[in-house]
Amino acid sequence: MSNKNFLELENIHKSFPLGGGKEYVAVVDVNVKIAKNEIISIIGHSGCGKSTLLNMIAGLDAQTKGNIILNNKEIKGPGPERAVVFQNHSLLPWLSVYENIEMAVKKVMPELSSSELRARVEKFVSMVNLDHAKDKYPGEISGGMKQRVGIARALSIKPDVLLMDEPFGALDSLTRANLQEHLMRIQQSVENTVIIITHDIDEAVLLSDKVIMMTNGPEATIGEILEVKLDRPRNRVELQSDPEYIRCREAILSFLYEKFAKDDE
Ligand SMILES: Nc1ncnc2c1ncn2[C@@H]1O[C@H](COP(=O)(O)OP(=O)(O)OP(=O)(O)O)[C@@H](O)[C@H]1O
Repeated sequence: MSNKNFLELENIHKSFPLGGGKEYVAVVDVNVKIAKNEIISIIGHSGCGKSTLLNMIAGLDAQTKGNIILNNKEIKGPGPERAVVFQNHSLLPWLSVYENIEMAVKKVMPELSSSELRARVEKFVSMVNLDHAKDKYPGEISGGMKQRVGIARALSIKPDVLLMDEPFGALDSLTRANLQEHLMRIQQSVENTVIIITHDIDEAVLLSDKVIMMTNGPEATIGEILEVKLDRPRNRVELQSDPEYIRCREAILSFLYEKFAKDDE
């Protein structure tokens, strides 16, 4: 396997049964090859099948037709090599920040000694700058902090692929910017493949190596794949006047609001 074909989606179709013998054909003919360590965004209007695709890669739902191959193995269900972060963090409220991460590490790496376990949990607590809050409970921290715990927990199990379904969608714009910075910094040190669903054009360009743009459903598919040729680390302020940044933004705007405009949003 070359690193370029680390994750392959081949002829993916997904339909949902609607009762009465009818079905809703959500996505068709999705073909894409994703390289190791790439950051990919999926963008498209509401209902175009973004979460459906992500859930199939996560192994939480099965495609109707086609294959999803990760590192030469077909995906047939969930596995620890893929971690998911959802919009609404799914932390256990009765466990502290530290314990939420510890539980995930214990489950996936039962062979660790207690000192190795502690070192690993502390490393990921620090990675998202939450040392000061490690003994707090989810009810005692802000939404942005909860989402940072969710990211730390996902990364602590050393997934090959981090799947994020609108991870910053519920946050205010300053907190969102702060988390985007965290994600970019962490990804440079952790080096895994990241697939992130977003509705935010600036977020897609800032974070991604490639942006997958979906056509509208039913029978949605990949319309275009945009390559973002911006060096890293990226600085959001400097990017505003960068011709490549402006080109990418315009390409996505034109795709979403001219080629595949949708009036019911
Ligand atoms: N279990 C289901 N049964 C029937 N239809 C479904 C089911 N799950 C999803 N769909 C339909 O499939 C389409 C794609 O849904 P999906 O949630 O993947 O879209 P999305 O692009 O993630 O949307 P949004 O941006 O609003 O979150 C939608 O029309 C949705 O109604």
